[in-house]
Amino acid sequence: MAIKVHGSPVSPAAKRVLLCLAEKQLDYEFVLVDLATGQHKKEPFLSLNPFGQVPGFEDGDLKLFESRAITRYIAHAYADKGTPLISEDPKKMAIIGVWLEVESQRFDAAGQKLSFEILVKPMKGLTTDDAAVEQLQGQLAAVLDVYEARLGKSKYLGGDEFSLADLHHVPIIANLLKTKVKAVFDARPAVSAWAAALLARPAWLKINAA
Ligand SMILES: N[C@@H](CCC(=O)N[C@@H](CS)C(=O)NCC(=O)O)C(=O)O
Repeated sequence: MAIKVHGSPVSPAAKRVLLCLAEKQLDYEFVLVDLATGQHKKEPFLSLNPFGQVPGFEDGDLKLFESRAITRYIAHAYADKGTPLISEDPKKMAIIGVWLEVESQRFDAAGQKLSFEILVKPMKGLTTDDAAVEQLQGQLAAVLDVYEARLGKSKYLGGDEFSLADLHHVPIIANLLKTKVKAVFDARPAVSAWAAALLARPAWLKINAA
């Protein structure tokens, strides 16, 4: 099989790549990287990602890391397969590009840290920093206020079609909706409906059933 994803089933970044492959209806091999034993900090994984973080990705002789760079590659290389996640129209693609940046620079900046504080730390036996959670919830709420206005005008962030910009949010939204941060989403009707639609996508249900 040409495509290999090296990751952990608990990693939101790895799930971002798996979701993209599922949307594209592509077959792949999942290579488990055991984070508990630090496999990601040793060879051979470090040859795939010298920063020692999952996911790593291979498509034939192409080796990549950084989940968002991987999904962009998949969306371009397999543009004719499954769900179209990008647009050939330069203006439409520019708008999708804006929301791709917003996700990584603003949404993830708060969302990923919140997910770590509230979900990951307790699993590792570490203490959640309540002051940090409070501050991050405020930061996320300000981002979601902008999303609420945007989603009042278009069905998805990048336009009226689901795109890579929406897809990149899914794993962190899934984590946050299992926590008290769900209230921040519930307070915003358009955001809440958008998040529910993302989590109901057959591709997301498929990778979570696997
Ligand atoms: N920006 C990276 C983030 C990757 C990342 O944070 N991976 C986490 C799991 S979601 C990881 O490997 N954590 C273990 C560590 O950093 O030691 C991406 O999107 O691929």
